[in-house]
Amino acid sequence: MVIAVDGPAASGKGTIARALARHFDLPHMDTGMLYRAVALTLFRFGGDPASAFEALRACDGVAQVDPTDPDLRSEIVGSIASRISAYPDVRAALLDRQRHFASRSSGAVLDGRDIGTVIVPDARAKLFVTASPEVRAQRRLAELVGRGGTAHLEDVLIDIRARDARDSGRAAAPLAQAVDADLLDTSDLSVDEAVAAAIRLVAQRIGATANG
Ligand SMILES: Nc1ncnc2c1ncn2[C@@H]1O[C@H](COP(=O)(O)OP(=O)(O)OP(=O)(O)O)[C@@H](O)[C@H]1O
Ligand SMILES: Nc1ccn([C@@H]2O[C@H](COP(=O)(O)O)[C@@H](O)[C@H]2O)c(=O)n1
Repeated sequence: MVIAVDGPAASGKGTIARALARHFDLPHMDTGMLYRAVALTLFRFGGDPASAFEALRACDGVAQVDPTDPDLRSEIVGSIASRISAYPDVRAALLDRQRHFASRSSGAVLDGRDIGTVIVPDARAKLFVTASPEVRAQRRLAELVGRGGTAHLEDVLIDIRARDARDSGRAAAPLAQAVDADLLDTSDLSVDEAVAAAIRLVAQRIGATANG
């Protein structure tokens, strides 16, 4: 069974995907980390995010990136990731890794932007997790402050809106709700409420009870 979880930045899709993986005992892949690994590689060799050729070359470095490297979660790397993810060649270079993970006999949970639309269009259950830009900016700010950083809410909101526009507006695999995905707006939900709602929606799709 594959569960696809898509949504915009800081909507809570990763939190939900990890909780679903625990609940249904499935392995989880955060596909944003692949794009972040390309971005970090590019950044470290001084490559130009405006060059599709250099971004494609950076894809060769993904396997060498330590998945626990804190720089992967930095704002600059997230912003470069959102730029280089628009290149069709970069997306193609990362496709097999994601499909291979999704094809595990155990099943899998993947979260990203195009899981339900492109990577696993026949996923058994699909969620499109969203929240208002203002709520997402608040969450991202709290995350940044929690890591010891500083930022202004207005700047974080500008970045969130720019990321939304790039992710939704690109020609290659844009961020979009799959026609057969369930919409989950977490704007007014706590983490526990959002996770419980996600488990209920997936359980309905797969014909199981939400208790397991
Ligand atoms: N329902 C919620 N209520 C309050 N905070 C939440 C909620 N869901 C997630 N968060 C918090 O918001 C932040 C972003 O959540 P998360 O990383 O799950 O989002 P994401 O959509 O996966 O982000 P990204 O696109 O950057 O990978 C985290 O600090 C998380 O703990
Ligand atoms: N399936 C995906 C996942 C991510 N991206 C791009 O990567 C950027 C960083 O992702 P996070 O989820 O870690 O914030 C994101 O802004 C997307 O541009 C993608 O295109 N497809």
